[in-house]
Amino acid sequence: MLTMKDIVREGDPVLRKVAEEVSLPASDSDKKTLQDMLDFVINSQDPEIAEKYQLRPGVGVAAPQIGISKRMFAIHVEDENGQLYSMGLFNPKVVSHSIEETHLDGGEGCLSVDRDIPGLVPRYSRITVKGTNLEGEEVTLRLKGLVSIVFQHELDHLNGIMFYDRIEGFTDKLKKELN
Ligand SMILES: O=CN(O)C[C@@H](CC1CCCC1)C(=O)N1NCCC[C@H]1C(=O)Nc1ccccn1
Ligand code: NI
Repeated sequence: MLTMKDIVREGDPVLRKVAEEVSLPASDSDKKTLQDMLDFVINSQDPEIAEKYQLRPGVGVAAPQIGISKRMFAIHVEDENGQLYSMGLFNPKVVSHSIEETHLDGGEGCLSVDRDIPGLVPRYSRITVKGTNLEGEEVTLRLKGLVSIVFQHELDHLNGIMFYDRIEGFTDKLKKELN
């Protein structure tokens, strides 16, 4: 099973690479890896297992975070309406998104970042995502709210983007207003 020792921390170049597409149909090895990632996220939210194995609770994890530069991630999150999204996805991509933006009020964190970084992270309010799930089916998901934010955070990991890259510093905002 995956534990925190398998989680790569910021500074490791793998977190800044653009991950490679997974060749489909997925190999048994890639399927096992993605299943292990989904199990890790689910375990991290179970108080007993998280306590026993010292897991930091997470709602998602992307393959680069375990040192694998492949385009796949797992999420396990209940959205505002109590809808549970629990899946692994190969080669996810945003096919359309709203102009409107949103953010998590408390900002974001990351299992690969062992420090608190203040600031709001702008995300699209709504996105339509296509990908291939662990059963090998191509899925199209129309997402909004928390689960949409989670997907965008994970998708960024596949492109070497960290959440704090998107925090607009006050000076940037000031510069924009002055120009
Ligand atoms: O790439 C994947 N990661 O780095 C794990 C991250 C992914 C989330 C960060 C913001 C959107 C996706 C993660 O889950 N966390 N980050 C560290 C702190 C704890 C935890 C978290 O934000 N939990 C949470 C958030 C909202 C509602 C419920 N729980
Ligand atoms: Ni992260």
